[in-house]
Amino acid sequence: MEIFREFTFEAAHRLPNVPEGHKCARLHGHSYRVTVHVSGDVDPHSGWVMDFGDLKKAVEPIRDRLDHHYLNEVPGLENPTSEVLARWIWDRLAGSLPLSAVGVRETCTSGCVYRGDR
Ligand SMILES: Nc1nc2c(c(=O)[nH]1)N=C([C@H](O)[C@H](O)COP(=O)(O)OP(=O)(O)OP(=O)(O)O)CN2
Ligand SMILES: [Zn+2]
Repeated sequence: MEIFREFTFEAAHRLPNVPEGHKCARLHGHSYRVTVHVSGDVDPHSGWVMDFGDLKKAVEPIRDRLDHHYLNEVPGLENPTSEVLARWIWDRLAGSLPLSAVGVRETCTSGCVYRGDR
């Protein structure tokens, strides 16, 4: 079974490695939507994989490091594409959660899903 928790944050970024003239080289911002997925067995007594509240507590420190920040200044996010951000979040949660996926949406229509390096 897989469960997930979504969190949102507002942040500014620019993409330093895009081709000359690309709009994303300019400073701009997004209302990011991130989904953190964990998987495991459903405990027969509790009826859940884990408490959504505990999942929220685990992701809050990550959100605090991103919300209303200029992502390019966050160590590890010097080139803050969705893909880099998804892996950055994964790397910070994988030690404490049975992660199965991290999804990052920059806009309503664009984003990525990272399931770890297989
Ligand atoms: N593979 C990726 N491509 C792009 C990323 C990314 O992280 N990974 N990021 C960007 C920019 O951050 C851009 O702000 C978002 O791109 P896009 O979806 O093109 O943005 P728009 O909302 O402006 O889309 P339109 O449909 O063209 O209006 C770019 N690419
Ligand atoms: Zn962008």
